[in-house]
Amino acid sequence: MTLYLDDLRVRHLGECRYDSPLSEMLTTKQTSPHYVAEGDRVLLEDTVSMLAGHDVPPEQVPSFEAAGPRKKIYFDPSSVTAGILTCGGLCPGLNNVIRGLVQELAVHYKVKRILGFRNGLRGLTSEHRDDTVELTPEHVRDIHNAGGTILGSSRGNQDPDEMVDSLVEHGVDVLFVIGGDGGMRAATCLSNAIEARGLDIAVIGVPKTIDNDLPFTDQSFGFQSAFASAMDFISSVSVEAAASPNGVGLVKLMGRHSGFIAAYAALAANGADIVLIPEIPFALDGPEGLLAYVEQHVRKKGYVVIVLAEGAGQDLLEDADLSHRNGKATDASGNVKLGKIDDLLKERITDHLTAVGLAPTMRYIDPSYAIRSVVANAYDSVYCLRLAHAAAHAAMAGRTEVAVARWRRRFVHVPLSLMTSRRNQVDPDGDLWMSVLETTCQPAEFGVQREGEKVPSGFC
Ligand SMILES: Nc1ncnc2c1ncn2[C@@H]1O[C@H](COP(=O)(O)OP(=O)(O)OP(=O)(O)O)[C@@H](O)[C@H]1O
Ligand SMILES: O=P(O)(O)OC[C@H]1O[C@](O)(CO)[C@@H](O)[C@@H]1O
Ligand SMILES: [Mg+2]
Repeated sequence: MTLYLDDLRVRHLGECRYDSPLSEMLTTKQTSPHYVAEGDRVLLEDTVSMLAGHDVPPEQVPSFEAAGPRKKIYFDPSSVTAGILTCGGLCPGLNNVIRGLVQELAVHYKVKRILGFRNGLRGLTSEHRDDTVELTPEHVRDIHNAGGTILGSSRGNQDPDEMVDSLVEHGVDVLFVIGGDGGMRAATCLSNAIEARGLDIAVIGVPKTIDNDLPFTDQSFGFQSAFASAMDFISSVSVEAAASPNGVGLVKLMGRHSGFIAAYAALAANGADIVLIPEIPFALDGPEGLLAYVEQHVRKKGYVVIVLAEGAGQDLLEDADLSHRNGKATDASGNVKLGKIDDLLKERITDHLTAVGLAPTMRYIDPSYAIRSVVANAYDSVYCLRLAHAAAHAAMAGRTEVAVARWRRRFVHVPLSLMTSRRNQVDPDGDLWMSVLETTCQPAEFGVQREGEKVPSGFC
């Protein structure tokens, strides 16, 4: 995907005419390794060869608008009503972002009112629109000490016009949507409906997902806390497998289309022998297949530890015509419900090892919800707070249809259209996967890789 500077420009509601309450703090600021001045921009790409590939002057090279406070802002803070909602699956740090937004908007911008909409987009439907929470610094003081979200979350599409009616009814000027890829699509949809009605409401996305599958962000918040939690389950299963005759330790982790949690948790635990992710198809049978490799491992080492991302090997379920395990159904938001690859693996590994005289002891853990309901760790807590600050500044400066993200360690504004333009996936040719192969010593492929299934390398 070739991107040009114009693809990275963000929408403004209008001219910034009000002095920011933070303007004094900004008078002497200029770009440094630790700060990007408001007129400066952050490069999309970061290697000499990539930059050399653009035959344009430096100011035309693709770059993001820097996030952060502006000297002049669009909204008069004393008349602003802000709205906040969280949608999609849980993710560590949701409460931290809510808390950061409320503190920044209330304490520094001194906005008129902050409303929390309950249970995701459902909170904007006519049926639920009056069930709001008044958010004050006092109300959110301790919420970062708990996992989940004090606002609740949900899946399921809602009518955009009905949702805009709710914003109008509550006099919302700036709306913060904390969500994953679906949430960013919903925010885009809301922005479009707002624009079509000529309304002056800013919509800012704060990207979240434990899957880390959103593009144009170094890592999404909560991801680190989630994989740290997953690491403990890999360690447990390794201890169990090692202590059992022909032990097979199997941990299934979340990750619908992207295997980041599996890859990072396996690296962190540093005890996995095999990591299986959606991005890299594998064969079960044959001399190069997974089963032969598992057997070889059990024979040599006495046990094997496998980390499995839930979205891995979905094609095997289809090939085996296991339609009862691959319902092809979708959830309320339209996300495909995955087949149970863990069941297939348990069955096939047990059958294979038994047939070769190595009847296994299967030790299986599925910690799915346990890893995403944890409290944000120290790193994510800081990250969430800084994203919240960036989001508050973007909204007050009248940016809209934009997400705040950390890109190459700088905080930037990413147009929502880009956030939903592709999926961040583990690149089989990238250095993350290379580290996994170096650590596990597993082969690059189990069986022959099918043509056309290799994910294209990209920006992430
Ligand atoms: N194309 C779309 N247009 C409007 N709304 C959408 C769209 N896609 C998703 N949504 C809505 O956005 C909300 C969040 O989507 P979803 O349930 O897929 O979770 P998510 O934000 O992707 O988070 P995660 O993947 O981390 O669980 C849901 O209410 C969903 O209906
Ligand atoms: O909350 P639900 O609907 O069970 O969704 C689970 C899915 O949500 C995620 O945690 C985030 O999208 C996925 O990893 C997982 O497949
Ligand atoms: Mg999603």
